[in-house]
Amino acid sequence: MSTAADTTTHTSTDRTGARTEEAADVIAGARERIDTLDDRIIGLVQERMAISAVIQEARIASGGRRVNLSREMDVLGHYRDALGKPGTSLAMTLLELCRGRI
Ligand SMILES: O=C(O)C(=O)C[C@]1(C(=O)O)C=C[C@@H](O)C=C1
Repeated sequence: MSTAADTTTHTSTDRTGARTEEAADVIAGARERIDTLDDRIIGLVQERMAISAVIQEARIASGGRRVNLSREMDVLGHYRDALGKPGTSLAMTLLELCRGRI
C-alpha cells in the first residue's frame, strides 16, 4: 500500500498494467477519454435525477404517489432492449438514484 510518505517512482507501465511503453501510452490516452465520458455520464445522471424530481413532486403535489410502476417497467425494458440483462440492473440503479429505495 502506498502512503503520503511513499517515495517509490511508478512508471507508466506500472500504472496501466501494460508490459510495453507503447501499450502504456495507448491505455493512458484511452483512460483520459473514459474519464471524460464518465464525467459526462455523471452529469447526465444528475440531470435525469433533477427532471425525475420535477415529475415526482408534481405527482405527489397532485395527491398521487412518488412511484409509478408501469412507467418503471417501460424504463427497465428500454435499457434491457438496448443493453441486455445488465441494462436492467443499470436502469434499476438509475431509478433508485432518481426516486430512492422502495
Ligand atoms: O416518469 C415518471 O413518472 C417518474 O416519476 C420518473 C421515474 C424515473 O426516474 O424514470 C421515477 C419514478 C417513477 O416510479 C417512474 C419513473
